[in-house]
Amino acid sequence: MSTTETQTETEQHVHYHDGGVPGKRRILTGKAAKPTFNSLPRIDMRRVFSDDLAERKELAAEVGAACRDVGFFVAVNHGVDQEILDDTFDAVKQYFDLPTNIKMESHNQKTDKFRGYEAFLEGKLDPSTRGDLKEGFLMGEDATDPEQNRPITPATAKPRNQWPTAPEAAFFRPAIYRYYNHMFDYSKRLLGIFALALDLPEDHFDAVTTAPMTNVRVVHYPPQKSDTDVGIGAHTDFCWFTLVCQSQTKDPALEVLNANGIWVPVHPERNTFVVNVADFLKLVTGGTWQSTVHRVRNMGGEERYSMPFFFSPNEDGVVSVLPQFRKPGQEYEEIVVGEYFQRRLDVDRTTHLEEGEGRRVYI
Ligand SMILES: O=C(O)CCC(=O)C(=O)O
Ligand SMILES: [Fe+2]
Repeated sequence: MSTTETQTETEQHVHYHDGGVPGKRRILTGKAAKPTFNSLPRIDMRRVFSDDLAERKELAAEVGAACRDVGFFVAVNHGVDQEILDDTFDAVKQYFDLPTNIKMESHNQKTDKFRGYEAFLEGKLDPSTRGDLKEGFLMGEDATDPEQNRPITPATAKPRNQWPTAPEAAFFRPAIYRYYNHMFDYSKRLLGIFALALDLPEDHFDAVTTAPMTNVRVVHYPPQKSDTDVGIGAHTDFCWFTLVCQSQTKDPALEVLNANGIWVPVHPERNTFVVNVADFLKLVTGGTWQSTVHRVRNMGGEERYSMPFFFSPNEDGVVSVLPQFRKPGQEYEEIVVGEYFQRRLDVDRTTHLEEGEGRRVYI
């Protein structure tokens, strides 16, 4: 191989947003390629429910290896009833089929937590595109929603979620809450497995997750006509970890970036979740666990739906690099979870919204 060829290979880059900051990675092929993943590990989650600590530790070892080497894994036999997932997907499709004016009543730009409906092309994670070819709806922790069964503290707490009020949309809120509450409980179990994977007591993260920040975002990706479009631009997630349920399209649309700058497709598989490490878990492990860049391109000609569940510690929780990942003599910042989250949310609001039309501009 000539020098010129080698230079051409290493000069190509893929671009993405990591921690809200634009980044790029060299595409490495041939001799320059590093050992990395070319598919996602599949992990049998039945042991989450085992009464035997040794079995939960065995599962944790597999989870820990996946978090370190890939940052993603496919959770099979996860134990959440498929009927609940199917029913939620049905409700999500029905919601996105509603007239735009009903969806826009709860437009996310009306709230500072970005909750509610996000219209097509309003998200723009990749500045080289015309925007994300998706519409979505975001809800999350909100003490004033009785479905969450939380004490309203302080008593003056303001609502965070927005729900459509039109009678045609009445089915949506209970359907999303059914899903949210199952995913919430499941995430709490998973948190114990993550703790074991880090050689910590299983309840290590319990104190900092008594009222966790949590979100469900349901998303509709129409089929892309152009290869230059993107469903969601390349990014990392800014929570602790994410669980994604995706609809059963023939072709994969979710893609995960490996160390060689190659996009690895994630084939939809019924009855599984895609689990990924996000920025907080990367942070507390001093970068030992990877918050891996991913994106969605829906090129297969079918409508696609997904339902990520994002889990983070308490809003007023303080986190830092865990002792076993600290290097002697180095200082480590303590991070207030809610402040970091809001900063990242503000970056996420950086859209192409234009001044005028009564809309605010976020830069
Ligand atoms: O739709 C998907 O499969 C993933 C969506 C995603 O990455 C996100 O919402 O952060
Ligand atoms: Fe994501």
